[in-house]
Amino acid sequence: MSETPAKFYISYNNIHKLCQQTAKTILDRNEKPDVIIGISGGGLIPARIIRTFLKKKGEKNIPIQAIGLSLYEDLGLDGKVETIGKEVIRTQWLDFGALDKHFDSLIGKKILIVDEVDDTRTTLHYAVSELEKEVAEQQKRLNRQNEKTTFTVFVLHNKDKPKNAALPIEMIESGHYMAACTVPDQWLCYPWDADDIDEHTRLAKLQGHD
Ligand SMILES: O=P(O)(O)OC[C@H]1O[C@H](OP(=O)(O)OP(=O)(O)O)[C@H](O)[C@@H]1O
Repeated sequence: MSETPAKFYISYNNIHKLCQQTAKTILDRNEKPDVIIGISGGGLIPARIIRTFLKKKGEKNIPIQAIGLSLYEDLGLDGKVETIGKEVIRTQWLDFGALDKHFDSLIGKKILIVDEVDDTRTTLHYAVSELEKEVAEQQKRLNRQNEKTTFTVFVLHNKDKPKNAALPIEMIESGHYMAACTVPDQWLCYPWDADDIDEHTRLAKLQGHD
């Protein structure tokens, strides 16, 4: 009989502080992003919180864009072998329509991609590779290859486990992959899923994640 996996409770306070700490590291490196891209749904709350701490007094808010990515179980047949994997479905993508004129693309920008958890890395791999591909195509089309675009990934939690997909090696080596916490491969309980937020917060405090 398999054991019930241990649950790891995380409070809103804890999330707030993780965003604040990460923002400080980003600002200390002088790498304030030009745009934040939250991966919907779990990336939206940390994206909004970190924006507060990335904003300097008197400056404009950093725009937040949302992209919708969902994982679904693919139970298809690959040749004759049955495969069980996870596929990413794109439900929403960037829209610069209502932004300033200079925000016509991501070319030359510092971009912060935010999600709550890096589990198998499938979603982040998809987001980074699709965004990089899009920028490269636009640069070619507009003849703007000399502009440097920087992608940084921020997650609250990285599960310490073998990943199904990779992020660019230079992103990891240059410190542009930022996980506020690396945690064991446990069941992470985020506060937005709690039926009883008081009990949830109590458990998070007991575990020291408050
Ligand atoms: O590292 P991975 O294995 O790709 O898993 C991480 C993704 O899984 C969750 O998304 P989900 O599709 O469950 O939707 P949600 O964000 O709307 O909860 C989470 O928000 C991440 O985006």
